[in-house]
Amino acid sequence: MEFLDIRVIDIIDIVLVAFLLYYMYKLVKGTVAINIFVGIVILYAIWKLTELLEMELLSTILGGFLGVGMFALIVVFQQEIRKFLLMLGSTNFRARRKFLKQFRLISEDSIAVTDIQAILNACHRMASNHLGALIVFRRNNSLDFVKNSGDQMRIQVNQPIIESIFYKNSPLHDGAMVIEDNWIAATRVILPVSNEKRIPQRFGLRHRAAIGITEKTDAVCLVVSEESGQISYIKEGDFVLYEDTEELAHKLETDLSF
Ligand SMILES: Nc1ncnc2c1ncn2[C@@H]1O[C@H](COP(=O)(O)OP(=O)(O)OP(=O)(O)O)[C@@H](O)[C@H]1O
Repeated sequence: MEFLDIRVIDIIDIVLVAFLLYYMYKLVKGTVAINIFVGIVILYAIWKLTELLEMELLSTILGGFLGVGMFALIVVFQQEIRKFLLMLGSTNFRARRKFLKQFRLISEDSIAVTDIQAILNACHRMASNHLGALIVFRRNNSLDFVKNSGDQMRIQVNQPIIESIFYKNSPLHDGAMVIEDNWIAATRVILPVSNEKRIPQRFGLRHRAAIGITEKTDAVCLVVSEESGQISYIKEGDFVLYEDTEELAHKLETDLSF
């Protein structure tokens, strides 16, 4: 039977579609786009069913709608498509750099391991003094599009420098700090603010900006609240819960080392 004649390439085809659907679902999960995504999947399933049952009229109408709908989808999912392409284009950036380092094509110190302890010590000191701070850690995706809004620099991460940057009267304290590998790469950076309705009212713009950048890129953020002195860890547009400093350090280490 021709129907059961499955080739290896068919299996690869199915696996790739499954991956594509999974990543699309991951991108839209938690946003309003998930409802649109589910709606489209249902519509597509009905269309295929009408085709199978040879319901000519309905399948022509649905087929035509889904055809034109492609353009509407590009507009509706503009943010998600952008994020997906960004993810695709910069995946395994670190792995590629490590690979190049082996052949000494890029310098050793340019991918030094982030001094997480120094950053967390600075955060704890700032938290106990009720000094607000917002630190963004670059992972795979480039943060150049936000770095341009602030002052670009290249200072090796160290505790007193981080504290003095976020010190209230410092000219650099406003906005976010971007950290790449073990370098403070920018300060006074303005981040995209999240419009997510689920964020509790008590969190203001600093937290919304951290959520915003982690929604749009794979960066992770540490936020020190000026008001409560609480340190929040934010990843993929959400607060990551942790028990104590060791657990936070471990999570950061894991997230920055892939
Ligand atoms: N879009 C943004 N990008 C980067 N930093 C921002 C942005 N918006 C606000 N901030 C920073 O957050 C500070 C204001 O924080 P706000 O009090 O609104 O936030 P919050 O989440 O309530 O934090 P806190 O608990 O520290 O008060 C600003 O002074 C600025 O430094």
